[in-house]
Amino acid sequence: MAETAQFAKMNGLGNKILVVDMRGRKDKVAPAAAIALASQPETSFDQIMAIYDPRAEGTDAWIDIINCDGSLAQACGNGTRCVVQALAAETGRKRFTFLTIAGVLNAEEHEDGLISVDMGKPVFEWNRIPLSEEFHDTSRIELQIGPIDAPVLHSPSVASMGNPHAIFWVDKDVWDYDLGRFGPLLENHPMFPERANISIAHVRSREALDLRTWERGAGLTLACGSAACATAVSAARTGRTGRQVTVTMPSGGHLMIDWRQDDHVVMTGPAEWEWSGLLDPATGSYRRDQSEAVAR
Ligand SMILES: N[C@@H](CCC[C@H](N)C(=O)O)C(=O)O
Repeated sequence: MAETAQFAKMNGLGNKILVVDMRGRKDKVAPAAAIALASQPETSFDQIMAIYDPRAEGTDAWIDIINCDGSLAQACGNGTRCVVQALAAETGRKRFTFLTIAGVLNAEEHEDGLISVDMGKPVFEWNRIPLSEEFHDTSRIELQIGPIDAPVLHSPSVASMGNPHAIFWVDKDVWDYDLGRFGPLLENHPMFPERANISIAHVRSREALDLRTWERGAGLTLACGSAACATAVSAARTGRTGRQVTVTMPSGGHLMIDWRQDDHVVMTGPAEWEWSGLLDPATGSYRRDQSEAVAR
């Protein structure tokens, strides 16, 4: 194996994450390595969070977010919590500032182990999400799927949390919809020139909603943090909920989302370490640590 990088298999509410430590190195995690890791049951992931040396003063690290299809993403809420947990375990520190292609992320691990990430301000302008058609009101755009006179899903809210999201509001249980079938069609719909993460949301109360997401570049996942943020702000914006909501994920886990008065969206939830190992970032070949307690 060529010079190896430490990595940890983690999850954020079931969202499968590989945190790869690329600090102190000049090379990058190659798309081919990501695809090789994604194709093996033990290392299959939704996102890789590749941590590099900081590129700006006042930040702790640069993070690249890589979907399991090899594409780069601008945001990953669940993965960011996993990075915080890994770095907090390594350093004993509680607060971190990261830079990604979408900008700065501030995050904090609390005494109870839950982790909050300031996911920044949501974007609602059609051309910044981006959409391919002009919409003055992005809280409800014209888009539907299914028979023209009886659409299965229609009129989503759209928003960007750095990455593009469309949220379809449904009255029934979110599990009543074949998201595995409609997700890829909507992800690649001409309305979304950079593709989009597609969610189905059911509002249970002013403070609670259920969410399922078909993730751009990753497919059906057990949780999506940025989708929870985009859905929470869209729910509040359309008067469905208040600005603080608990979002229940397909895994059954919960995220607390607070759309603060300063317009920043703060997501709070857990992160879980599973096991660690060493990998070759060029090819994706890897081996698990024998002593996981030491690796932790
Ligand atoms: N799982 C993530 C979202 C990851 C990125 C997404 N698939 C995209 O391409 O935008 C999360 O927790 O936010």
